[in-house]
Order: sequence, then C-alpha cells, then structure tokens
Amino acid sequence: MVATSLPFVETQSPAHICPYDQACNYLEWAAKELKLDAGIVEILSHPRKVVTVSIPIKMDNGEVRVFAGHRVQHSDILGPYKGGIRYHPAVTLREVSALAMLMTWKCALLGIPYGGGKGGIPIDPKKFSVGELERISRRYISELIKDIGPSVDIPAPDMGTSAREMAWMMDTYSVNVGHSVPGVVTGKPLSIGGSLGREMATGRGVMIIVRESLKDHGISLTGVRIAIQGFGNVGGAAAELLHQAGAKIIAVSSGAGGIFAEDGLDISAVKAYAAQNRRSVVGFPTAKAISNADLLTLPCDVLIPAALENQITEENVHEIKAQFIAEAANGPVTLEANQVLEARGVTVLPDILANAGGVVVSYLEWVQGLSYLFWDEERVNKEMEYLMVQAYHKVMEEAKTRRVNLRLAAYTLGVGRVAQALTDRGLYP
Ligand SMILES: NC(=O)C1=CN([C@@H]2O[C@H](COP(=O)(O)OP(=O)(O)OC[C@H]3O[C@@H](n4cnc5c(N)ncnc54)[C@H](O)[C@@H]3O)[C@@H](O)[C@H]2O)C=CC1
Ligand SMILES: O=C(O)CCC(=O)C(=O)O
Repeated sequence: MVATSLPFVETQSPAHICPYDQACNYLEWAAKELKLDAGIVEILSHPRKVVTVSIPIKMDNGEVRVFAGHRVQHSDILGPYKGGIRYHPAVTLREVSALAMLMTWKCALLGIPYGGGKGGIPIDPKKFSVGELERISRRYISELIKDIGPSVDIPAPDMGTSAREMAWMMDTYSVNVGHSVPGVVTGKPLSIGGSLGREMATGRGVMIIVRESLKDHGISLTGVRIAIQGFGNVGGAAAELLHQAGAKIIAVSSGAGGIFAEDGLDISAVKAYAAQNRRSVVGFPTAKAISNADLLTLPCDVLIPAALENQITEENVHEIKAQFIAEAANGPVTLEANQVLEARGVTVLPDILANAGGVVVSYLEWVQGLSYLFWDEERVNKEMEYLMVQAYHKVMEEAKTRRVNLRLAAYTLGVGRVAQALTDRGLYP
C-alpha cells in the first residue's frame, strides 16, 4: 500500500482512511495486474494540476467570510477534464484529488473522450441562503476562469450542487469571456442548453447496472429488496426508477438518518415528503426510523450506498447482509472491505461503472450543445443505456478473462486505456 504525498499544501482528511491514498492503492492494484511500468504509475499517481482559490463573500448579515475552493485536474490525456463540483462540509483537497482520479478511469472505461477532474468547496449548503450560495458559486468560477472552458475542463453537479449552481457558473464564465458559452458546464437547466434526462441520469445508470447484474444471476427486479443510503439526486432517482421497475425499496436515508418499511416504501410519497422537508426523509410517517449505519447492515438483496465515500469498511463489512452492492456514490466501499465481500461471494458493482450514467449524459449534453441539435428524452436515455450496457458487458468479459473481481476488471479497462493513450501520445518517455 502506498502513502502518496501530494505536491501542495494539504488540508487533512478528517476520516481515518485517506481517500487519495485509497485511490492510489486502486491504481497500483490495476497497474500490477496490467504489468504497467512503474513510471506510468508514477505519472498517473499525481494530478496534472491542482488549484485552490480563495472565495471572499459578503454574507447576508454584512460579515465577510473567505472560503477555500478546490479544482483538481487529474488527467486530460483522453480529452478535457470532466467532473462534478461538490459542496459538502467534509470536502478536503485529498478527497477532491481522489475523486478527480476516479473520473479519469470512469470516462476511459465508458469510452467517452474526457479526462478526469473534480471540484469542491467545504461548506454545508443547507446553512447558506440562496443569495450567499450564488455569490460563492460565481466567485469560485471567476477565480477559475483561466482553468476551465468547454475544451479544457467542464464542471458538472455533484453532492450539494445542482442545475441551479451550474446555471450561475455558466453565466459567470460567459460574462467574463464576453459571450455565451453553454458548453463550459453540463447538468445545466434545459433553458440554457441542458439535456433532457440529465437529472435522473446517474440514478438511471445505477438501475441499469443493477438490473443487468441481477439478470446475469437469473433474478428479475420484481420484488427484489433494496436499501439505499442517500436520497439526493442519485439515491432519489435510483429509488424512483427501481421502484417503478418492480423492486421493493425497504429503506432510504438522508444525512440525519433513515427510514425503513418491511413491506417497501411508497417512493413518490417519500419524495414529496423530502421536498417539503429540506430534502430530509427523517420523520416520514408510516416508516420506522433507522440510523445511516443501521441501513447499511439491513437484511436485503441489494444495497446501494449513494452518499459519501468510505461507508463500508473493515469495521462494518462483516455485518453487511446484501448479496449485491451497487456503488452509486464514489468510493463507498474500501479496498479491504471489497476483498472481504468478494471472498464471501457478494457482487460489488464498482462506482466507475455503476454511477457512470451521469457523466455519460453530461457527454451527450455536451455533444448536443456542440452540434446545436437537441434530442428528445427517449433518445438520450437510449444512447445512455447503450453505453452503460456495453460497458457492463466489457467489465464482465474482462473479469472472466483475467479471473478478477468486477472492480479490478473495471480498473484494468479504465487505467489500461489511459496508459495506452499516454504511451501512444509519446507522453511516456
Ligand atoms: N450527481 C451526479 O450526477 C453524480 C453523483 N455521484 C456521486 O453520488 C453521491 C451522491 O451525490 P448526489 O446524489 O448528487 O448528492 P446530493 O447532494 O443530491 O445528495 C446526497 C444525499 O446524501 C445524503 N447525505 C449527506 N451526508 C450524508 C451522510 N453523512 N450519511 C448519509 N447520507 C448523507 C444527503 O442528505 C442526500 O440525501 C456522491 O458520492 C457523488 O459523488 C456520482 C456520479 C454522478
Ligand atoms: O457529469 C459529470 O460530468 C460528472 C459527474 C461526476 O462528478 C461523477 O461521475 O462523479
């Protein structure tokens, strides 16, 4: 296991598991299987560019506060940096760096012409007014103006951000360069060049990958018992689509806790409740209250962590009862826990495959924008489904050929493609 140092001043990760070390461990694991040169691993272990900016803001009460805003550009070997921007109090530079690296492998695995990037601001958006969030978002993008662009680095939503923030960012970028540039972000509102289907895309991709994996095991979605941690953009959409497909969603959660119903939750009612309660499911009538930790260990067929990283670790892995885990979040299962689950025969559908639906539709949004031709939702969903199912089968085939688990198979495909491009472009001497 490596403990990789980053060449910049560091904010410490509060978690005991350093996400960047973990990302490098995954890279090393894949590199060993691929028998890559140590030099290639060394290059790919370091982000190409790391930017941290100060965001000075006048709060509604007149006080001036300064926030840190990060953008990490891991690799642009296959195309412009691509990845979301996270607003969450636990954001650190190491976390953003790890997530940027994951984006590189995800885009490569899906065969879309992007590199990997990620951004983040360590704030809890629930504690800010809309006006304060707008000022933070606009100043963050103004500070990054030279580092982003439709062929350089294209942000998108992640935890704590949505189409609203993307619209502010697109507008700020456009005003700064003097003309409208819709392609600078994806996940934007439809009115300014967003794509139909983007909002539900990550959840839809999760549903597709779960469905394909169950199908391979001779199981249909009907009646399958599913627990989902996180009921935001990704978890909420996955819950809705899996419920529509016949699955029984027995538990969902938000940051402050979760809810459980043995016979399955009415997901439309939970959605309506969360919309009225600042996106929290806590207190939903007719369901039992459970903690986020308890949700993970519920007896169920499929567990979908759709919130933060490092949720299933060596500490709780032995209590996990699900036979299938779909990583809707980025990095929710640690490498050590993954190995334990694999030894027990649990199918872990890795993040870079399971949650790739979002970046795939971001790509389709970008393509539609560049061609000035907008598609109906059916076409967007069909194109996304094709790319997701194709990637799923490639991962299954790779796992079979190499006799490795699905995570390693996904990584060998993603890392292998980037390493090949690095060599072909002559960037590896
Ligand atoms: N938005 C997107 O298109 C994509 C998101 N992802 C990943 O999916 C995950 C969720 O992202 P979004 O749904 O977009 O975020 P979101 O902000 O819309 O929702 C996050 C959900 O997690 C809950 N949450 C927050 N802290 C928590 C905690 N400590 N324990 C349990 N739940 C907690 C929130 O209450 C909320 O229900 C993240 O890991 C993100 O990187 C991955 C691919 C694309
Ligand atoms: O849609 C995108 O461009 C990026 C989504 C993202 O941040 C992710 O897949 O983790």
